[in-house]
Amino acid sequence: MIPHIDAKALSARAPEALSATRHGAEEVGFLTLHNTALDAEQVHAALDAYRAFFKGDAANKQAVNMDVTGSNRGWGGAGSEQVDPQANPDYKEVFDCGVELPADDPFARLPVYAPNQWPREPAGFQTTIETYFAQARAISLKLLQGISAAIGADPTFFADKFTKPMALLRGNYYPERPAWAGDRDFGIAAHTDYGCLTLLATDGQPGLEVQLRDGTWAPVQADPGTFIINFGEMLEMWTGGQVRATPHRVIGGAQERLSIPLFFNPAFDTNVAPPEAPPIEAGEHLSRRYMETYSHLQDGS
Ligand SMILES: O=C(O)CCC(=O)C(=O)O
Ligand SMILES: [Fe+2]
Repeated sequence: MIPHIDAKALSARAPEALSATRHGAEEVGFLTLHNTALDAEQVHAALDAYRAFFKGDAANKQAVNMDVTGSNRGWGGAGSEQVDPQANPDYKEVFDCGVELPADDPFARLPVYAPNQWPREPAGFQTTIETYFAQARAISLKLLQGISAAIGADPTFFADKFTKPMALLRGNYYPERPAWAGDRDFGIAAHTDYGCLTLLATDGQPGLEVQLRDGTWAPVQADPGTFIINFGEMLEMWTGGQVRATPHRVIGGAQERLSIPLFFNPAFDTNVAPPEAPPIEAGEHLSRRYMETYSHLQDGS
């Protein structure tokens, strides 16, 4: 049901990989991907670093709390994000980092390129996460080019749109579902991602559910080394609806769970409007969605 893609076969434009990718992008809005440049060991290293941070000292997390900044870099505690206005704020914790630009870049002061906040502990956290982030961005760009080829678009189209990507790497920590949690409480409530493509690694624990076209929810699970791919609102707009942004959620259960999404988004000034439509700036869309969902960026909060 959710197509499983061999990344190297897609890069080689193998016909089966192209048709499975097309089905995943146009019909399901989800894929799984293996045989990438990031192996299981590298994913485990990133998971271990995030786990040590989330389960470590509270003051170490508090020192990089994003809620005293005007951006989304650093730690967000439980309740720091509400992705579905019909649900309560999510009970997950997050750690976000992004792409920084040189100080003299005209976009450098925009909040979507804000400086990262790195914690003091665990040792080596910044290096481990930055290494993973760089590789995950390279995989995502290659994949996006493969998707263009799969859906019959120009595979070179994306190349120059991602030189200053508003990419965001997140560690999600879902503790055991709290005893007080009710119908409106989720690890992460139902949402579509805001950007182009999400490259998601998980610790292998189930929990993610994808909404199928008939409205039912289907579980998706992937062990470290296999990635779950989904598409966001920008790519749906950009392709005039050809690629689907599919809702997904995590209710959570008795086991704690970690996941690492890379939200891969183009440069701030990229026009992501559908063909023939008035321009929509990628950065405007992303900033609006951040302001709608991060508690500390909401008006009046
Ligand atoms: O943890 C997961 O499996 C999904 C996380 C997610 O959807 C998100 O962070 O946008
Ligand atoms: Fe998501």
